[in-house]
Amino acid sequence: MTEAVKINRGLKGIYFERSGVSDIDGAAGTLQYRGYSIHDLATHATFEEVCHLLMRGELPTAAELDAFDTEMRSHRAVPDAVLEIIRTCKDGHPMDVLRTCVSALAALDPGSQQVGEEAFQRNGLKLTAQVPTLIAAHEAIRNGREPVTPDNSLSHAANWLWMLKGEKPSEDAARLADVDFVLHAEHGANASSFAARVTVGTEANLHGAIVTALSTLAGPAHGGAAEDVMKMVKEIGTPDKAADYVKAKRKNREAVTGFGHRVYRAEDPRARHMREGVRKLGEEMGAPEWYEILQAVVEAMKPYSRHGLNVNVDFYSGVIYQLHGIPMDLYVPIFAIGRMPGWVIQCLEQQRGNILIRPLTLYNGPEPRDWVPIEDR
Ligand SMILES: CC(=O)SCCNC(=O)CCNC(=O)[C@H](O)C(C)(C)COP(=O)(O)OP(=O)(O)OC[C@H]1O[C@@H](n2cnc3c(N)ncnc32)[C@H](O)[C@@H]1OP(=O)(O)O
Ligand SMILES: O=C([O-])CC(=O)C(=O)O
Repeated sequence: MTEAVKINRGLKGIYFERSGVSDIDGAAGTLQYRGYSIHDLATHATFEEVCHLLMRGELPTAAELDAFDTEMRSHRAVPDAVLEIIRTCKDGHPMDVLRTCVSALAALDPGSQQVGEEAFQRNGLKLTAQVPTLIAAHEAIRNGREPVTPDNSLSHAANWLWMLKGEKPSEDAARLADVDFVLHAEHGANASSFAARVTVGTEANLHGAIVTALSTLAGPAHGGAAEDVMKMVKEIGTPDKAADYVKAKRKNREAVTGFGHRVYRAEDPRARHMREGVRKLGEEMGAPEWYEILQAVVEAMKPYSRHGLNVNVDFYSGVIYQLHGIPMDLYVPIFAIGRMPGWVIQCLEQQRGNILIRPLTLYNGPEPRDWVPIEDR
Protein backbone atom coordinates (compact mmCIF):
# COMPACT_ATOMS: atom_id res chain seq x y z
CA MET A 1 0.00 0.00 0.00
CA THR A 2 2.92 2.38 -0.56
CA GLU A 3 1.95 3.52 -4.10
CA ALA A 4 -0.86 5.89 -5.03
CA VAL A 5 -1.11 7.52 -1.61
CA LYS A 6 -0.32 11.21 -1.62
CA ILE A 7 1.59 12.23 1.48
CA ASN A 8 1.33 15.87 2.53
CA ARG A 9 4.34 16.23 4.79
CA GLY A 10 3.80 18.91 7.40
CA LEU A 11 0.14 18.98 6.25
CA LYS A 12 1.21 21.71 3.80
CA GLY A 13 -1.76 23.23 2.01
CA ILE A 14 -4.29 20.92 3.70
CA TYR A 15 -7.63 22.25 4.98
CA PHE A 16 -8.65 20.16 7.98
CA GLU A 17 -11.59 22.26 9.24
CA ARG A 18 -13.63 25.42 8.67
CA SER A 19 -13.04 28.45 10.90
CA GLY A 20 -14.84 31.77 11.22
CA VAL A 21 -11.95 33.60 12.85
CA SER A 22 -8.84 34.45 10.79
CA ASP A 23 -8.95 34.97 7.05
CA ILE A 24 -5.39 34.81 5.71
CA ASP A 25 -4.58 35.38 2.03
CA GLY A 26 -0.97 34.29 1.79
CA ALA A 27 -0.49 35.41 -1.82
CA ALA A 28 -1.92 38.88 -1.25
CA GLY A 29 -0.42 39.23 2.23
CA THR A 30 -3.68 40.09 3.99
CA LEU A 31 -5.10 39.09 7.36
CA GLN A 32 -8.49 39.73 8.92
CA TYR A 33 -9.90 38.78 12.30
CA ARG A 34 -13.62 38.10 11.80
CA GLY A 35 -13.65 40.34 8.73
CA TYR A 36 -11.73 43.27 10.25
CA SER A 37 -8.43 44.13 8.60
CA ILE A 38 -5.39 43.64 10.83
CA HIS A 39 -4.33 47.16 9.84
CA ASP A 40 -7.56 48.68 11.20
CA LEU A 41 -7.28 46.59 14.36
CA ALA A 42 -3.62 47.48 14.91
CA THR A 43 -4.43 51.15 14.39
CA HIS A 44 -7.69 51.48 16.32
CA ALA A 45 -8.43 48.48 18.57
CA THR A 46 -7.20 47.63 22.03
CA PHE A 47 -6.18 44.10 22.92
CA GLU A 48 -9.25 43.82 25.17
CA GLU A 49 -11.54 44.67 22.24
CA VAL A 50 -9.74 42.10 20.10
CA CYS A 51 -10.14 39.47 22.85
CA HIS A 52 -13.89 40.17 22.83
CA LEU A 53 -14.01 40.07 19.04
CA LEU A 54 -12.22 36.72 18.96
CA MET A 55 -13.74 34.95 21.95
CA ARG A 56 -17.27 36.39 21.89
CA GLY A 57 -17.57 36.81 18.11
CA GLU A 58 -18.10 40.58 17.69
CA LEU A 59 -16.47 43.88 18.57
CA PRO A 60 -17.99 44.94 21.91
CA THR A 61 -20.23 47.92 22.58
CA ALA A 62 -18.88 50.23 25.31
CA ALA A 63 -21.05 48.47 27.92
CA GLU A 64 -20.02 44.99 26.72
CA LEU A 65 -16.35 45.97 26.78
CA ASP A 66 -16.68 47.34 30.27
CA ALA A 67 -18.26 44.13 31.59
CA PHE A 68 -15.80 41.89 29.71
CA ASP A 69 -12.74 43.87 30.76
CA THR A 70 -13.87 44.13 34.39
CA GLU A 71 -14.23 40.36 34.49
CA MET A 72 -10.84 39.81 32.83
CA ARG A 73 -9.10 42.20 35.26
CA SER A 74 -10.70 40.39 38.21
CA HIS A 75 -8.83 37.21 37.24
CA ARG A 76 -5.30 38.67 37.15
CA ALA A 77 -4.06 37.46 40.53
CA VAL A 78 -2.63 33.94 40.83
CA PRO A 79 -2.72 31.67 43.92
CA ASP A 80 0.21 31.79 46.36
CA ALA A 81 0.74 28.07 45.73
CA VAL A 82 1.68 28.90 42.13
CA LEU A 83 4.09 31.63 43.27
CA GLU A 84 5.71 28.96 45.46
CA ILE A 85 6.13 26.75 42.39
CA ILE A 86 7.77 29.66 40.56
CA ARG A 87 10.19 30.12 43.49
CA THR A 88 11.06 26.41 43.28
CA CYS A 89 11.82 26.44 39.55
CA LYS A 90 12.92 30.07 39.20
CA ASP A 91 16.09 29.15 37.29
CA GLY A 92 14.19 27.38 34.53
CA HIS A 93 13.47 28.82 31.09
CA PRO A 94 10.49 31.21 31.32
CA MET A 95 8.50 29.10 28.85
CA ASP A 96 9.02 25.99 30.98
CA VAL A 97 8.04 27.91 34.09
CA LEU A 98 4.95 29.38 32.40
CA ARG A 99 3.84 25.96 31.12
CA THR A 100 4.38 24.42 34.56
CA CYS A 101 2.32 27.21 36.15
CA VAL A 102 -0.59 26.71 33.75
CA SER A 103 -0.53 23.01 34.64
CA ALA A 104 -0.47 23.95 38.32
CA LEU A 105 -3.42 26.34 37.86
CA ALA A 106 -5.36 23.41 36.40
CA ALA A 107 -4.49 21.18 39.36
CA LEU A 108 -5.53 23.90 41.83
CA ASP A 109 -8.83 24.83 40.18
CA PRO A 110 -11.55 22.14 40.03
CA GLY A 111 -13.38 24.28 37.42
CA SER A 112 -10.51 23.66 35.01
CA GLN A 113 -11.69 20.09 34.51
CA GLN A 114 -14.95 21.17 32.91
CA VAL A 115 -15.41 21.23 29.15
CA GLY A 116 -18.01 22.90 26.95
CA GLU A 117 -18.75 26.45 25.81
CA GLU A 118 -19.30 28.05 29.20
CA ALA A 119 -16.26 26.42 30.83
CA PHE A 120 -13.97 27.26 27.90
CA GLN A 121 -15.14 30.90 27.84
CA ARG A 122 -14.66 31.23 31.61
CA ASN A 123 -11.30 29.47 31.76
CA GLY A 124 -10.12 31.18 28.56
CA LEU A 125 -10.70 34.61 30.08
CA LYS A 126 -9.05 33.56 33.35
CA LEU A 127 -5.92 32.22 31.67
CA THR A 128 -5.68 35.23 29.34
CA ALA A 129 -5.64 37.43 32.46
CA GLN A 130 -3.25 35.21 34.44
CA VAL A 131 -0.53 34.49 31.86
CA PRO A 132 1.10 37.98 32.07
CA THR A 133 1.03 37.76 35.89
CA LEU A 134 2.85 34.42 35.82
CA ILE A 135 5.56 35.66 33.45
CA ALA A 136 6.12 38.90 35.36
CA ALA A 137 6.16 37.07 38.72
CA HIS A 138 8.84 34.71 37.43
CA GLU A 139 10.92 37.61 36.12
CA ALA A 140 10.69 39.32 39.54
CA ILE A 141 11.45 36.20 41.56
CA ARG A 142 14.46 35.13 39.48
CA ASN A 143 15.90 38.62 40.00
CA GLY A 144 15.44 38.46 43.77
CA ARG A 145 12.40 40.76 43.89
CA GLU A 146 8.87 40.17 45.15
CA PRO A 147 6.23 39.88 42.39
CA VAL A 148 4.40 43.12 41.66
CA THR A 149 0.67 42.96 42.47
CA PRO A 150 -1.50 43.48 39.38
CA ASP A 151 -3.00 46.97 39.11
CA ASN A 152 -6.63 46.62 38.10
CA SER A 153 -6.85 50.28 37.13
CA LEU A 154 -4.50 49.59 34.19
CA SER A 155 -5.20 48.04 30.77
CA HIS A 156 -3.94 44.52 30.02
CA ALA A 157 -0.82 45.86 28.23
CA ALA A 158 -0.05 48.64 30.73
CA ASN A 159 -0.53 46.27 33.67
CA TRP A 160 1.83 43.76 32.02
CA LEU A 161 4.60 46.39 31.80
CA TRP A 162 3.82 47.57 35.34
CA MET A 163 4.17 44.03 36.71
CA LEU A 164 7.30 43.39 34.62
CA LYS A 165 9.18 46.57 35.53
CA GLY A 166 7.54 47.75 38.77
CA GLU A 167 6.98 51.19 37.29
CA LYS A 168 4.04 52.69 35.41
CA PRO A 169 4.73 52.64 31.66
CA SER A 170 4.43 55.70 29.42
CA GLU A 171 1.33 55.83 27.20
CA ASP A 172 3.48 55.14 24.13
CA ALA A 173 5.15 52.10 25.68
CA ALA A 174 1.80 50.67 26.76
CA ARG A 175 0.28 51.25 23.32
CA LEU A 176 3.24 49.57 21.59
CA ALA A 177 2.80 46.49 23.81
CA ASP A 178 -0.95 46.61 23.13
CA VAL A 179 -0.37 46.66 19.35
CA ASP A 180 2.11 43.79 19.68
CA PHE A 181 -0.57 41.71 21.45
CA VAL A 182 -3.21 42.64 18.84
CA LEU A 183 -0.88 41.58 16.01
CA HIS A 184 -0.07 38.25 17.67
CA ALA A 185 -3.60 37.48 18.85
CA GLU A 186 -4.73 34.94 16.26
CA HIS A 187 -3.46 33.21 13.15
CA GLY A 188 -5.64 30.32 12.05
CA ALA A 189 -4.20 26.82 12.06
CA ASN A 190 -0.68 27.78 13.12
CA ALA A 191 1.28 24.99 14.81
CA SER A 192 0.44 25.88 18.43
CA SER A 193 -3.28 26.46 17.75
CA PHE A 194 -3.46 23.25 15.74
CA ALA A 195 -1.77 21.36 18.57
CA ALA A 196 -4.28 22.84 21.03
CA ARG A 197 -7.12 21.70 18.76
CA VAL A 198 -5.67 18.17 18.72
CA THR A 199 -5.81 18.18 22.52
CA VAL A 200 -9.39 19.46 22.59
CA GLY A 201 -10.28 16.86 19.94
CA THR A 202 -9.78 14.18 22.60
CA GLU A 203 -12.35 16.04 24.78
CA ALA A 204 -9.59 17.24 27.11
CA ASN A 205 -10.00 20.54 28.96
CA LEU A 206 -8.82 24.03 28.02
CA HIS A 207 -5.95 24.23 30.53
CA GLY A 208 -4.53 21.04 29.00
CA ALA A 209 -4.86 22.46 25.51
CA ILE A 210 -3.08 25.68 26.52
CA VAL A 211 -0.22 23.59 27.97
CA THR A 212 0.02 21.86 24.59
CA ALA A 213 -0.03 25.21 22.79
CA LEU A 214 2.71 26.65 25.01
CA SER A 215 4.93 23.62 24.37
CA THR A 216 4.45 23.99 20.63
CA LEU A 217 4.92 27.75 20.49
CA ALA A 218 8.36 27.50 22.11
CA GLY A 219 10.22 26.14 19.07
CA PRO A 220 12.43 28.42 16.94
CA ALA A 221 10.45 27.65 13.76
CA HIS A 222 7.38 29.17 15.46
CA GLY A 223 7.35 31.53 18.47
CA GLY A 224 11.08 31.32 19.11
CA ALA A 225 11.91 33.37 16.01
CA ALA A 226 11.92 36.81 17.70
CA GLU A 227 14.61 35.71 20.14
CA ASP A 228 16.70 34.23 17.33
CA VAL A 229 16.37 37.44 15.30
CA MET A 230 17.75 39.43 18.20
CA LYS A 231 20.66 37.00 18.52
CA MET A 232 21.25 37.35 14.77
CA VAL A 233 21.22 41.16 14.95
CA LYS A 234 23.75 41.08 17.78
CA GLU A 235 25.94 38.63 15.88
CA ILE A 236 25.87 40.83 12.75
CA GLY A 237 26.81 43.85 14.85
CA THR A 238 26.81 46.60 12.19
CA PRO A 239 24.72 47.12 9.02
CA ASP A 240 27.70 46.69 6.68
CA LYS A 241 28.17 43.08 7.89
CA ALA A 242 24.61 42.00 7.04
CA ALA A 243 25.28 41.03 3.42
CA ASP A 244 28.16 38.69 4.35
CA TYR A 245 26.09 37.12 7.13
CA VAL A 246 23.19 36.39 4.77
CA LYS A 247 25.50 35.11 2.02
CA ALA A 248 27.14 32.66 4.44
CA LYS A 249 23.76 31.43 5.72
CA ARG A 250 22.38 30.85 2.26
CA LYS A 251 25.61 29.19 1.10
CA ASN A 252 25.09 26.63 3.88
CA ARG A 253 21.37 26.45 2.99
CA GLU A 254 20.50 27.61 6.50
CA ALA A 255 17.31 29.56 7.22
CA VAL A 256 17.63 33.25 8.00
CA THR A 257 15.42 33.62 11.02
CA GLY A 258 12.47 36.01 10.90
CA PHE A 259 12.00 35.21 7.19
CA GLY A 260 9.56 32.77 5.66
CA HIS A 261 6.12 31.59 6.60
CA ARG A 262 4.06 28.52 5.81
CA VAL A 263 1.19 30.63 4.45
CA TYR A 264 2.50 34.04 3.35
CA ARG A 265 4.18 34.43 0.00
CA ALA A 266 3.87 38.22 0.20
CA GLU A 267 5.13 40.18 3.19
CA ASP A 268 3.38 39.26 6.44
CA PRO A 269 0.91 42.16 6.85
CA ARG A 270 1.71 42.41 10.57
CA ALA A 271 5.39 43.13 9.94
CA ARG A 272 4.85 46.71 8.78
CA HIS A 273 3.42 47.73 12.16
CA MET A 274 6.35 46.23 14.03
CA ARG A 275 8.84 47.77 11.55
CA GLU A 276 7.40 51.21 12.21
CA GLY A 277 7.56 50.50 15.95
CA VAL A 278 11.28 49.59 15.80
CA ARG A 279 12.13 52.60 13.66
CA LYS A 280 10.33 55.09 15.91
CA LEU A 281 11.42 53.57 19.21
CA GLY A 282 15.04 53.22 18.01
CA GLU A 283 15.13 56.90 17.04
CA GLU A 284 13.48 58.02 20.28
CA MET A 285 15.90 55.98 22.35
CA GLY A 286 18.97 57.11 20.41
CA ALA A 287 19.62 53.55 19.18
CA PRO A 288 18.79 53.58 15.44
CA GLU A 289 21.43 50.92 14.63
CA TRP A 290 19.15 47.95 15.35
CA TYR A 291 16.65 49.12 12.74
CA GLU A 292 19.48 49.76 10.28
CA ILE A 293 20.87 46.24 10.74
CA LEU A 294 17.40 44.73 10.22
CA GLN A 295 16.88 46.74 7.05
CA ALA A 296 20.33 45.72 5.80
CA VAL A 297 19.34 42.05 6.30
CA VAL A 298 16.10 42.66 4.35
CA GLU A 299 18.13 44.20 1.53
CA ALA A 300 20.62 41.32 1.55
CA MET A 301 17.77 38.76 1.40
CA LYS A 302 16.21 40.26 -1.74
CA PRO A 303 18.10 37.98 -4.19
CA TYR A 304 16.75 34.94 -2.28
CA SER A 305 13.12 36.06 -2.30
CA ARG A 306 12.12 34.28 -5.48
CA HIS A 307 9.61 32.05 -3.65
CA GLY A 308 8.02 35.08 -2.06
CA LEU A 309 10.36 34.78 0.92
CA ASN A 310 9.68 37.79 3.11
CA VAL A 311 9.92 38.91 6.70
CA ASN A 312 7.33 37.53 9.12
CA VAL A 313 5.70 39.15 12.17
CA ASP A 314 8.61 38.29 14.43
CA PHE A 315 11.39 39.82 12.36
CA TYR A 316 10.93 43.15 14.12
CA SER A 317 9.35 42.31 17.46
CA GLY A 318 12.53 41.10 19.20
CA VAL A 319 14.26 44.42 18.67
CA ILE A 320 11.28 46.25 20.17
CA TYR A 321 11.54 44.09 23.29
CA GLN A 322 15.32 44.64 23.37
CA LEU A 323 14.85 48.41 23.23
CA HIS A 324 12.50 48.07 26.19
CA GLY A 325 15.26 46.24 28.08
CA ILE A 326 13.31 42.96 28.18
CA PRO A 327 15.47 39.81 28.48
CA MET A 328 15.57 37.66 25.36
CA ASP A 329 14.16 34.55 27.00
CA LEU A 330 10.91 36.45 27.64
CA TYR A 331 10.22 36.99 23.94
CA VAL A 332 8.35 33.71 23.44
CA PRO A 333 6.32 34.16 26.64
CA ILE A 334 5.34 37.63 25.36
CA PHE A 335 4.10 36.00 22.15
CA ALA A 336 2.02 33.70 24.37
CA ILE A 337 0.38 36.69 26.11
CA GLY A 338 -0.79 37.92 22.72
CA ARG A 339 -1.79 34.50 21.35
CA MET A 340 -3.98 33.54 24.34
CA PRO A 341 -7.31 34.67 22.81
CA GLY A 342 -6.41 32.97 19.53
CA TRP A 343 -5.77 29.67 21.29
CA VAL A 344 -8.98 30.05 23.27
CA ILE A 345 -11.16 30.67 20.22
CA GLN A 346 -9.51 27.86 18.24
CA CYS A 347 -10.27 25.51 21.17
CA LEU A 348 -13.84 26.83 21.39
CA GLU A 349 -14.39 26.26 17.68
CA GLN A 350 -12.92 22.77 17.97
CA GLN A 351 -15.16 21.71 20.83
CA ARG A 352 -18.32 23.18 19.24
CA GLY A 353 -18.34 20.49 16.58
CA ASN A 354 -15.81 18.23 18.16
CA ILE A 355 -14.10 15.45 16.26
CA LEU A 356 -10.99 13.48 17.15
CA ILE A 357 -8.06 14.71 15.02
CA ARG A 358 -6.18 11.64 13.95
CA PRO A 359 -4.48 11.53 10.53
CA LEU A 360 -2.56 8.55 9.13
CA THR A 361 1.11 7.79 8.61
CA LEU A 362 1.99 5.54 5.69
CA TYR A 363 4.04 2.60 6.97
CA ASN A 364 7.46 2.22 5.33
CA GLY A 365 9.21 -0.03 7.89
CA PRO A 366 10.36 -3.66 7.60
CA GLU A 367 8.22 -6.41 6.07
CA PRO A 368 6.58 -8.81 8.58
CA ARG A 369 9.30 -10.99 10.19
CA ASP A 370 9.73 -13.74 12.71
CA TRP A 371 10.19 -13.08 16.43
CA VAL A 372 13.85 -13.44 17.51
CA PRO A 373 14.55 -14.45 21.14
CA ILE A 374 16.79 -11.95 22.93
CA GLU A 375 19.77 -14.36 23.13
CA ASP A 376 19.74 -14.77 19.32
CA ARG A 377 19.68 -11.08 18.36
C1 LIG B 1 5.02 33.47 14.18
C2 LIG B 1 5.58 32.44 13.36
O1 LIG B 1 5.55 31.29 13.72
S1 LIG B 1 6.20 32.93 11.87
C3 LIG B 1 7.57 31.82 11.57
C4 LIG B 1 8.70 32.09 12.49
N1 LIG B 1 9.86 31.26 12.15
C5 LIG B 1 10.98 31.74 11.59
O2 LIG B 1 11.12 32.92 11.31
C6 LIG B 1 12.09 30.74 11.37
C7 LIG B 1 12.66 30.82 9.97
N2 LIG B 1 11.70 30.38 8.96
C8 LIG B 1 11.53 29.04 8.70
O3 LIG B 1 12.20 28.18 9.25
C9 LIG B 1 10.49 28.65 7.66
O4 LIG B 1 10.24 29.73 6.79
C10 LIG B 1 9.16 28.19 8.28
C11 LIG B 1 9.41 26.97 9.17
C12 LIG B 1 8.54 29.31 9.13
C13 LIG B 1 8.16 27.84 7.19
O5 LIG B 1 8.68 26.80 6.48
P1 LIG B 1 7.94 26.07 5.27
O6 LIG B 1 6.55 26.50 5.14
O7 LIG B 1 8.14 24.61 5.45
O8 LIG B 1 8.67 26.64 4.02
P2 LIG B 1 9.72 25.87 3.15
O9 LIG B 1 10.76 25.31 4.02
O10 LIG B 1 8.95 24.95 2.24
O11 LIG B 1 10.34 27.06 2.32
C14 LIG B 1 10.11 27.34 0.96
C15 LIG B 1 11.40 27.84 0.37
O12 LIG B 1 11.81 29.03 1.05
C16 LIG B 1 13.08 28.82 1.69
N3 LIG B 1 13.02 29.40 3.02
C17 LIG B 1 11.98 29.33 3.90
N4 LIG B 1 12.28 30.00 5.03
C18 LIG B 1 13.53 30.50 4.84
C19 LIG B 1 14.35 31.30 5.63
N5 LIG B 1 13.96 31.71 6.86
N6 LIG B 1 15.57 31.65 5.16
C20 LIG B 1 15.96 31.25 3.95
N7 LIG B 1 15.20 30.49 3.13
C21 LIG B 1 14.01 30.12 3.58
C22 LIG B 1 13.27 27.32 1.78
O13 LIG B 1 14.62 26.98 1.81
C23 LIG B 1 12.56 26.86 0.53
O14 LIG B 1 13.42 27.08 -0.59
P3 LIG B 1 13.63 25.93 -1.68
O15 LIG B 1 12.26 25.72 -2.29
O16 LIG B 1 14.63 26.53 -2.63
O17 LIG B 1 14.12 24.73 -0.95
O1 LIG C 1 0.58 30.96 11.17
C1 LIG C 1 1.68 30.43 11.37
O2 LIG C 1 2.09 29.42 10.75
C2 LIG C 1 2.59 30.95 12.42
C3 LIG C 1 1.95 31.91 13.35
O3 LIG C 1 1.51 31.57 14.42
C4 LIG C 1 1.85 33.28 12.96
O4 LIG C 1 2.31 33.63 11.90
O5 LIG C 1 1.31 34.08 13.75
